[in-house]
Amino acid sequence: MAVLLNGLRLVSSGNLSLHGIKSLQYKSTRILCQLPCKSSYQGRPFSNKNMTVELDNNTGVAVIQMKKPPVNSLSLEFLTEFAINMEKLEMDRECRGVVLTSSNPKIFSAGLDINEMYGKTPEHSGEFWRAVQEMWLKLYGSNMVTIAAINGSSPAGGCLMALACDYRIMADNPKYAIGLNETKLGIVAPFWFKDSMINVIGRRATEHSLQLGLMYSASNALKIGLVDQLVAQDKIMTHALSVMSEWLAIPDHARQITKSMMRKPTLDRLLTNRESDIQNFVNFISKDSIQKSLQLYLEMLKQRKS
Ligand SMILES: CC/C=C\C/C=C\C/C=C\C=C\CC(=O)SCCNC(=O)CCNC(=O)[C@H](O)C(C)(C)COP(=O)(O)OP(=O)(O)OC[C@H]1O[C@@H](n2cnc3c(N)ncnc32)[C@H](O)[C@@H]1OP(=O)(O)O
Repeated sequence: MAVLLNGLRLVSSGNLSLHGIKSLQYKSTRILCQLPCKSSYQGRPFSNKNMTVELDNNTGVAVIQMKKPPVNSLSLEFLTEFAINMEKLEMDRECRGVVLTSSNPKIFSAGLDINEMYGKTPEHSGEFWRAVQEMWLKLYGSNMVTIAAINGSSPAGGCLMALACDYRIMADNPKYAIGLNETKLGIVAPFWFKDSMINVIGRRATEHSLQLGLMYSASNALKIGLVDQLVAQDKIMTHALSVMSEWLAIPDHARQITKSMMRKPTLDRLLTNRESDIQNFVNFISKDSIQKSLQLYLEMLKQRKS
């Protein structure tokens, strides 16, 4: 966690918290000293297998562009890479904001990689689910301003990533859809997916949305507040950067403490139930009936193509 206080930037390793400033300062200084020097990648794009990360030193804004073909599905490898990149940016003194987007012009992210949930051992499932949790904790708990530039469809886990950001801008294209569609696959969105959605669109709309596994067109997503703005596809990055500059005009410490105040109860709920959530996932996903649903869904996806 990093907080700007009286012009001094304090860094700690945790997510957003409401710790007293003194303990934050103590922790921060220690952890900062243990960190590797960040200037090694400042100002240069660093490319990983599944995403590129480019930090602009002048603005303090990093762009994470997901680029895992064909549809940015969130595999264990992808999620691990994402969490490492978020951690690096979080610890970087120069970085104050992140724009999350996709290199695929039609798909933001297809959500969790279904192959990671089908036919796998309980050990693998547990490891995968921990990585899903980590991605969300890093994004939802980030001290940086986070903006999702949703330049394509974004079902399930893709929608969760967008929900975890501070602001959502979607490309104005009637073909793109976004939502938590888990029930359509015969699975259940966990409580922290549900909480993330409630915090954005409210309880009633979330209940309706989750029970029916609704996917919303861009214009309907705007109507229910699932996204904040629609922008022409070719303007989405320029617009995201302009919105970012408005957010960065607010003093970091005031914005960060406010963000923490709003998000801490939701974060804590997962942090205190992390192991049982993993166990629930493993038990649920290992059931024959759930495996059957996933198998049928994977077959349906393949058939749709032919
Ligand atoms: C009591 C509760 C306790 C515990 C909680 C328990 C369980 C919770 C569990 C899980 C929560 C999961 C959240 C998720 O994210 S599940 C994933 C949901 N995602 C989807 O439904 C998206 C499905 N995909 C699509 O709709 C489309 O593919 C598309 C809109 C993203 C893209 O459409 P296109 O027409 O452009 O591309 P396609 O031809 O359809 O696909 C190309 C290629 O990609 C494969 N694919 C697509 N999506 C996924 C995916 N999510 N995972 C893996 N693979 C995917 C698709 O099969 C094609 O493959 P081939 O080229 O045919 O090999």
